[in-house]
Amino acid sequence: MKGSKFLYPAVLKTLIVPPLLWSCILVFLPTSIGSLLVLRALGWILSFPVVFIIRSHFSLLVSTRQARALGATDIPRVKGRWPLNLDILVDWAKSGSEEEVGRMMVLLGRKYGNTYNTRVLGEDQIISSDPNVLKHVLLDEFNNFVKGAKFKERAEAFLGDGIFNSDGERWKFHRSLMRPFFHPIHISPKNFTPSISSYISSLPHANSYESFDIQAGMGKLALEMAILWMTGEDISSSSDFAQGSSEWEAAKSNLGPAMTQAQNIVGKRVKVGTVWPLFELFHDPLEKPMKNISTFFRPIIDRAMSRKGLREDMEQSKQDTYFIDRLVDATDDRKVVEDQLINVLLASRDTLASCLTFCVYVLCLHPEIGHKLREEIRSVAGKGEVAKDMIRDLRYCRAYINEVLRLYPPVPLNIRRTLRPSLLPVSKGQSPMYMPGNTSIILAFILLQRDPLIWGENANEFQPERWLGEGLSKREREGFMSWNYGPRMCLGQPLALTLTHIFLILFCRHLDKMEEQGKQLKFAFDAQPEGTTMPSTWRTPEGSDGRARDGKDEMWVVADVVLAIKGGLWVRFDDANEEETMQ
Ligand code: HEM
Repeated sequence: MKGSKFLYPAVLKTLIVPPLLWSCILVFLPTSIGSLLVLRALGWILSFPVVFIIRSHFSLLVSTRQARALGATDIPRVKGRWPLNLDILVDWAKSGSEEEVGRMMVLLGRKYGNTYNTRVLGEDQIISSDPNVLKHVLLDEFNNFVKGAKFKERAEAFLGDGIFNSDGERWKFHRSLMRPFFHPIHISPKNFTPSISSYISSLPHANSYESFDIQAGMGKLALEMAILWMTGEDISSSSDFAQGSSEWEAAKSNLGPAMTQAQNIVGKRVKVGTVWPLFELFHDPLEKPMKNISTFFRPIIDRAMSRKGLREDMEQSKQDTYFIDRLVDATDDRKVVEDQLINVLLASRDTLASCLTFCVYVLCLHPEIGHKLREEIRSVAGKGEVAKDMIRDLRYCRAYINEVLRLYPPVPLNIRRTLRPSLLPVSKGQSPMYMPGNTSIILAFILLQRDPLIWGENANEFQPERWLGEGLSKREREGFMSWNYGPRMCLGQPLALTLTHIFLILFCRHLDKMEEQGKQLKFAFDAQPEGTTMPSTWRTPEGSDGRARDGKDEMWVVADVVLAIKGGLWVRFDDANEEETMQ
């Protein structure tokens, strides 16, 4: 049975051992008491919570003793209102939305410091936004903090044995195979301008007042650009090689939703935990989306396999080499090639879409900063084909993108699991904190990157200038982890940055054209789907209570797997002089 590796031991521990223990106790009870049916039944029922609580207290005791033996302290434990911190679980479940979880993290952080243990239902769950702890996890003790076998098992049917889903030697193999191809020499801006230009020209024209959802548009664009970079296929136009295959055309148009569906299923398994296989006893929810994804990639892999021989001719090899070509050079195993393509698509699509969405969001939120950005783009990259040296000279633009990534990191939280116990660093002069083996830690990049102790009192302000001039201090540099940190840092950074620059250049040129016609890009609050407008009480530092960048945001930012705007980012080209009306 799938998922049995962790499910069977868990069932044994929680459902079989307690009644077994109770049966053993019954043997020693006098027969007169032991034969009482009510007592036997009551003991049987109570055996589950009693064994659970004893086990939980015992593990706590062991952990505290080990900490003392190593001269360390326990990680501060959250004291919930209910036994086993059940209230925290209920609050998380009740909130039903990840932005509430984010707020809870802020509030708990204020009370317990920037590293704490929520320990719900007797299971340690560490959360940290301390830069030293994050560096320790992602760099200093890299080999001890892994993605882990549990994650691998839950994501296997989706990600197979890809870079995202592996640790240790297997991960090293994937990383060294892929790294050369992520080098900037393999990124040519002119390959991507047609897709971006075609998106921009599809936007409503100046006098239509039609609202449109930037977030949805960016999702589609990011998917197109990732496929283009990986395989050379332009999925925005009809393909020559699979024309006539309606099955492939259907798989192509459903690729984005199929990826999202597969990601959600894995996300649900992670949330449900060890018992996830019990929810999938009679059906495999991944079957349909995975069939769609495989149908899409099959002819593309066939084509790469067939040109493999041809590329021995050097001319051909220079012209036609894409990421997929490097993969088929390295292996004849189609499954391995497909796994890698899916992994890179997962890594690139939503993150890039999130980054582009928030770049546009800030243009609407802070028009005065937008003007500065457009001024630089006008003077450095005002017209002509976008080229690499143009991008290199856009210093304010790079600072703008960095500041977007600081305040709105596309991956707001990361997670790792210990193989062995670890001593987490704390400030000088204090004892380290003891983290047991086989325990998860959530790395809260979004809190780290908004922390006033690192970024100063204006941490929540959008200020590209902090990246210019002298640049960041060492403390700030170590407090920026949007690309992850250490050996597992994002491989796609050069590509993502190039694409974001190209997008901003072309988009700002379009904004200039619109301005000539008296139009400005503005939030379309009225178009936001029902229930997704940010509550008006969050518009002040007091009312926001740790949310909405202390009341500076105007859209409801949600931190699911990637950072997004609830209901989409709805905007329109409106009269430049009209005041926006808030909902
Ligand atoms: C703004 C956009 C992006 C951001 C903020 C971002 C951020 C990240 C982060 C935080 C990780 C670490 C994930 C983890 O530890 O589980 C990561 C890994 C990765 N990213 Fe990106 N990413 C972006 C775009 C891209 C793109 C466009 C590609 C590929 C074309 C890409 C390829 C990868 C790969 C292959 C990994 C796995 C690295 C490894 O495990 O060794 N990323 N990225």
